[in-house]
Amino acid sequence: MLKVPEHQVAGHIARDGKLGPLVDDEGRFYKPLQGDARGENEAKFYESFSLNKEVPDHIHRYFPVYHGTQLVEASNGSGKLPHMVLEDVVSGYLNPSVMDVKIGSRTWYPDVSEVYFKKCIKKDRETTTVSLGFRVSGFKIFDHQESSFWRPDKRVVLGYKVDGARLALRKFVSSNSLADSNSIPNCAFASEVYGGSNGILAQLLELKAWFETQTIFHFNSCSILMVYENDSFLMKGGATEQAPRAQVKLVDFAHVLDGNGVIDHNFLGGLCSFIKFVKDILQIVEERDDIDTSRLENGH
Ligand SMILES: O=P(O)(O)O[C@@H]1[C@@H](OP(=O)(O)O)[C@H](OP(=O)(O)O)[C@H](O)[C@H](OP(=O)(O)O)[C@H]1OP(=O)(O)O
Ligand SMILES: Nc1ncnc2c1ncn2[C@@H]1O[C@H](COP(=O)(O)OP(=O)(O)O)[C@@H](O)[C@H]1O
Repeated sequence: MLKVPEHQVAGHIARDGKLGPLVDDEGRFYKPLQGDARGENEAKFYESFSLNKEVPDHIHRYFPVYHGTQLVEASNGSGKLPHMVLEDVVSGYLNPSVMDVKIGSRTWYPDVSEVYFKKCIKKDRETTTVSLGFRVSGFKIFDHQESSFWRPDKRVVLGYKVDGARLALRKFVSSNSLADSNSIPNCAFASEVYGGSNGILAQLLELKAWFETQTIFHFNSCSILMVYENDSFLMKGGATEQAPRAQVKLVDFAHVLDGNGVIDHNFLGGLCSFIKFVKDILQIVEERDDIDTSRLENGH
């Protein structure tokens, strides 16, 4: 039985009779092929990417596994439609905190229609796409105190300026201050989620190293999805070791083009900018922890 994904944070959502993705109980995510060229383009990308031997295995793991296309009953009641069958990136988590960050300082690309170009450039200027080279598209955080998810409104998220994006990245790894806009995020999970040899930063750096040389694809309007489970960081002992780790996946390939031997400087530049934001948070947390440790050592 297919159902509407519980943890989707951006994009087209299957509600109010609209077409959107569905999930099953076996860890698969069914993304409908949009009626125009986008759906076909994305399915073509997955086909060619999954068979591409030039892409190293350690990079393949940053993309959802592709299981082909399948005709399934669409979410909008219009009968059976082709869907891409993908790995459901969040299926291994109980209460995942999820963030979608669209990478690049532009979402349009050469040869798009005037209408599409205008729509993209308007959104790019209104959000942090132009100023930062990325924009937060949506996120949700599991709130321990309330035992429920906190999720900002889409319009609020798309209205973030530089400080808003920075704050969102801090909130994403905090155990306090979710609904309260006045309190300062404590970044309680920053070291575990963003830091460490398997953390988000290490994964982003691995991706960056590939983007510094790859000229096969241009990832226009593509997103980085970050997922982690904060329950596990609060539970000490054995449970932590088995907990699913923080992970980065790339999603949304509706606008991927051939790289034609040219570096994807739009994606690479945005990724570098995003990495700097994550690094800055880790640095602040490290400095704070150092001060706390020296205070303890000095008996304060
Ligand atoms: O419909 P909208 O205005 O919500 O725009 C969608 C975007 O949502 P946004 O408002 O930027 O968060 C949406 O962005 P996110 O996935 O939410 O980051 C996509 O850009 C989507 O286009 P496509 O499926 O990638 O071709 C966009 O869909 P189209 O309008 O291009 O169909
Ligand atoms: N493979 C996946 N597994 C789990 N969630 C996914 C997957 N792909 C996309 N999502 C969720 O759906 C949202 C929108 O995906 P996206 O591919 O950008 O759709 P759209 O083309 O409608 O913008 C993402 O922000 C994420 O929350």
